[in-house]
Amino acid sequence: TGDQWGYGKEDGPSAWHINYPVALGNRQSPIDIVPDETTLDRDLGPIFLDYDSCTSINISNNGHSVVVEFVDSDDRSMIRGGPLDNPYRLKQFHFHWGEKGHEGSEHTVAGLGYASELHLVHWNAVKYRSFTDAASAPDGLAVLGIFLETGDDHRWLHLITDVLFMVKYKDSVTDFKGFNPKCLLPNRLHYWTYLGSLTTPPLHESVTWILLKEPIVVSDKQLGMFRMLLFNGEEEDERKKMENNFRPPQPLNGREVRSSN
Ligand SMILES: NS(=O)(=O)c1nnc(N(Cc2cn(-c3ccccc3)nn2)Cc2cn([C@@H]3O[C@H](CO)[C@@H](O)[C@H](O)[C@H]3O)nn2)s1
Ligand SMILES: [Zn+2]
Repeated sequence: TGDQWGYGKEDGPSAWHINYPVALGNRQSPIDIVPDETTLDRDLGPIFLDYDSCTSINISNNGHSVVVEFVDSDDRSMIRGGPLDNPYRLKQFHFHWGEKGHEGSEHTVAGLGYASELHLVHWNAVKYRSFTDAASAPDGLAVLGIFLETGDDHRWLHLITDVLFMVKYKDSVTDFKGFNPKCLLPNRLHYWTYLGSLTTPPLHESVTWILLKEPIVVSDKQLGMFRMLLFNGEEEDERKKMENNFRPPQPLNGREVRSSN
């Protein structure tokens, strides 16, 4: 019962297909983006992010990542435009990262990884009644992916890293209100987009991926705060640092990756 998967040797990405056979499907994520092999699509319009700050609820450690949840019972925090036929509602965002000095993003660009990757998860509330219904539909989810590279301190990321000590252990949660994820966006919203999947079990092939080309910059120190989190719960003896919580790139299987201008 519950989540039996992880990122270790025994329960990691290479074993997920045992309990989640769709892991071997034909539209799995992440992928390696090869810019020269993407299709420039002039019909791809800009994306619009209408994020209203008073919809964040809490921040939690789900044993796989740190997650900020949003009110998704109304249309206050939405993504629209770009490849999307409907507006999609923001449900949560979370991060994937590596260990000190190594890569940690899920998508790679021309074979190169970034230090971390932020995912803002949205669902199609026009066509589906709930996230769970949307999560198993081919056009149910839209995930906005933002790469993080190391450099100077990010001026707003401290709002998240300052509270990570409150969610050190799996299944810990604390209030996190009034956070507007707009402060985590880069300057330009040029993007790549393709049809893929969730990158963690249940790996549903229900995601329209929108990956921003421009990374945001965070410091090594800020990223190091994420590695203070633990995969394990407070009651467990073994302490497992939360790091390398990323799935490696999956076969493209002939999928088209489109590029906005
Ligand atoms: N690397 S990424 O590609 O972006 C993501 N990878 N996984 C993500 N989530 C986890 C997830 C679970 N399910 C799912 C769908 C249908 C049946 C069972 C599980 N789909 N994705 C996103 C996510 C899901 N949730 C859970 O949604 C439930 C239904 O609303 C709710 O009861 C839980 O409390 C909440 O944890 N939260 N986030 S995203
Ligand atoms: Zn993710």
